[in-house]
Amino acid sequence: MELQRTGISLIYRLELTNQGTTFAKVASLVGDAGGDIAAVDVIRVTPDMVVRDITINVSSREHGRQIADILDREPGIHVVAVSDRTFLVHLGGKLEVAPKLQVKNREDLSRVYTPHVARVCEAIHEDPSKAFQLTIKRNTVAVVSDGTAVLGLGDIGPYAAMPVMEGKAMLFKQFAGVDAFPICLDTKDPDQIVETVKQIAPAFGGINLEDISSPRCFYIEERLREELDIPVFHDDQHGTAVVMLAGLLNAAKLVGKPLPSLKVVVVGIGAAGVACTKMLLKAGVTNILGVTLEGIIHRGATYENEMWNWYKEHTNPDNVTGTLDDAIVGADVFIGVSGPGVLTVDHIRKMAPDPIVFAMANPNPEIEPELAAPHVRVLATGRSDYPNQINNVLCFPGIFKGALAARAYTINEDMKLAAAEAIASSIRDHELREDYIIPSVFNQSVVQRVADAVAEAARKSGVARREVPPTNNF
Ligand SMILES: NC(=O)C1=CN([C@@H]2O[C@H](COP(=O)(O)OP(=O)(O)OC[C@H]3O[C@@H](n4cnc5c(N)ncnc54)[C@H](O)[C@@H]3O)[C@@H](O)[C@H]2O)C=CC1
Ligand SMILES: CC(=O)C(=O)O
Ligand SMILES: [Mg+2]
Repeated sequence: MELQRTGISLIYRLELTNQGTTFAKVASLVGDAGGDIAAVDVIRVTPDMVVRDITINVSSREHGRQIADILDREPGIHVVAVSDRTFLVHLGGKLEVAPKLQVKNREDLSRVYTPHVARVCEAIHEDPSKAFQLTIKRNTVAVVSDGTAVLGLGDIGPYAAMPVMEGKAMLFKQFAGVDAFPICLDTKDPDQIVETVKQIAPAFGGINLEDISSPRCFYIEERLREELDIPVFHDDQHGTAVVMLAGLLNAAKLVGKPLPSLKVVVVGIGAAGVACTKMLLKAGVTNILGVTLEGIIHRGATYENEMWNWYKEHTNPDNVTGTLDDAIVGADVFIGVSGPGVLTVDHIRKMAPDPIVFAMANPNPEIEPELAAPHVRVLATGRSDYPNQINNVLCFPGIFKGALAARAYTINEDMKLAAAEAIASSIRDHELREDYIIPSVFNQSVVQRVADAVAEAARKSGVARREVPPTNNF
């Protein structure tokens, strides 16, 4: 596979004195230092100085600093400031709450607010299910995290988790029209998290749990699923598993190997790894080996992590022991939901012909894509800057859109399988290629296809509280 990657984009504000310091000089210094100039803007011109903003793509923050030093050392150039375009888009947060109608006069005021709002309140008091018709509950999801497993960054806490949760909320709205609100809780106590989510649930039609570390996440989700009558969905488990299965359905088709014939190695048996494994089992894969920091999960061991005791009973049919070095021999598929640097080229060389590698750790995959690409048949990562992005963003907007439309009280296995099949079948057989096994998140038909399939699966499996006519999106 061939790869192209976008780097970090920095804006350098430069003061260039008008004594022979030309833009050509800047361009040549940047080019010699390996930077790639993407845009140039003139900010101000005075008799003895020009202020310009130069946007430069660099390979790392260190590379960006080196370029700043090189420019600043040059007589006639002064680097006033360097700003990271990514930080600029986060300034002041990424969301706002906007009203759906304007209050233009007293009459409007008395309808949206007191006194007339009281009649609406009473109607809901008489029949609480009317909250779905008469409040934001109908179309609003809480994105709830405690900041304990944020991407692959680990336990960075609720404040640092906010940019990711705001991002998820943006994606809900942009891709599915679902309103979502980021809620980062300042507690790690699973029971407190459960109680808090239950207490805020009246405002929401669904709960998307995000980046809560395992095995706590299993308990929290299970209790909330039992105790709430709205869908509770731990995205890192099920969203990831749905998209992984969609990608694998297509990758397996491409290499001509039926799912039940595959040997699959899953590394990182946390939230995502457990859910991916359960989804693979459901899809008919039987030869699955799970690898943790302690090695391959096998029946000879007893684990403190109760989920791993479940895992050992349902995977590893030949009871293989050892490490990834042992597990990977003859594997058809590698699924990484662990961290960077786990997989090497030597590992890939030990895999069966036409290796499929899904290195899904974020922000840095289990192997550098440039290293893996020459040695694999199909490569996917969780990132937006390479082909084949296997990321739960392809799932959670559509799955909640469908569940909310059907007013489903849960998201069950049938709905998840329907979502995976809807994503996979967005790519027709003649379109399948090594670098196109999964549709782009910008493919506008995918979300609606997923939503329709999920609503229909909810209806068929008896968890819908409302009929949804399917949309024709072909
Ligand atoms: N592409 C996607 O859509 C998604 C990717 N992920 C990524 O997957 C990774 C795990 O996420 P979660 O399951 O939510 O976290 P988690 O904290 O629930 O589980 C991670 C597990 O991986 C294990 N691990 C870490 N390094 C390992 C190694 N070298 N070998 C074996 N096991 C190792 C940890 O001990 C832990 O059990 C993160 O990097 C996350 O960004 C998670 C969800 C979605
Ligand atoms: C994509 C995502 O949810 C994660 O990496 O945690
Ligand atoms: Mg996540």
